[in-house]
Amino acid sequence: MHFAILVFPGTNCERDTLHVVQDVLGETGALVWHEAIDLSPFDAVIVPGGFAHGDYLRTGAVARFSPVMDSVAEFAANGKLVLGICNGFQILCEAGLLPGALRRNYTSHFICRDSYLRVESNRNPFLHLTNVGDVLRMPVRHGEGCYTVDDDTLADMERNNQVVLRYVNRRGELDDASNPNGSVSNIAGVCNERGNVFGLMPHPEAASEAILGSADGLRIFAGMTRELDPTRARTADLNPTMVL
Ligand SMILES: NC(=O)CC[C@H](N)C(=O)O
Repeated sequence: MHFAILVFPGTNCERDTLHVVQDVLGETGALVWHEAIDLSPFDAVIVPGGFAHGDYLRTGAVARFSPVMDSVAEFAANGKLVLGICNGFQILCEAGLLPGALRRNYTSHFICRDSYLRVESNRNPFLHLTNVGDVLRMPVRHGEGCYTVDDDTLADMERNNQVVLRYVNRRGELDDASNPNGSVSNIAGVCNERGNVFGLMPHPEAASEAILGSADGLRIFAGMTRELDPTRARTADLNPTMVL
């Protein structure tokens, strides 16, 4: 399975993401500059984290106009898998491929810490290797991670299983102290109606190996691989030193 990992001026998580795809998951990937328009060689697209265009105006507000984003929209419209991580999530929201928007954290400070995420829906190609209620640990590091969406859209999203991950405490309980950025309804990750586009603020690529303290993020990447090829990437078959 061949992953495109997009690179905008200011992206900084592309190599970590490529490492997980190639060295941990055993798939292939390529870094794709934002001026590219041909995504036909790829099975899936990852929009990684970083500071595209220096976060000027608003995170992702400039990146959404990059030539590659028309191709990403077409890729998604064809039902192919698109994952947005942190800045990638922001870009996908700005591009209208995911509902809602990311605003400045409620404290106005940049935050960098571990977060606990509860799986709210596994009825999508990204979380189908998890169970509803599972608690995953991954770091957050962002300044504009406060997810916001209007009430009517949120109600539609809830009905349609589009609220995928919520910030919780380590016991899996919802509380305000576990919501690092003030997101509406503790939302950490959402998918589109069809389920083939998924964005989250925490960084699964930074939690995909035991040496990093958590391999929970790998379940998302392995989920994508398994979706496209059921014979691939059984988490149990992955290098045991990589998985907690
Ligand atoms: N780690 C990231 O992708 C950060 C995203 C964005 N630059 C922010 O601060 O919100």
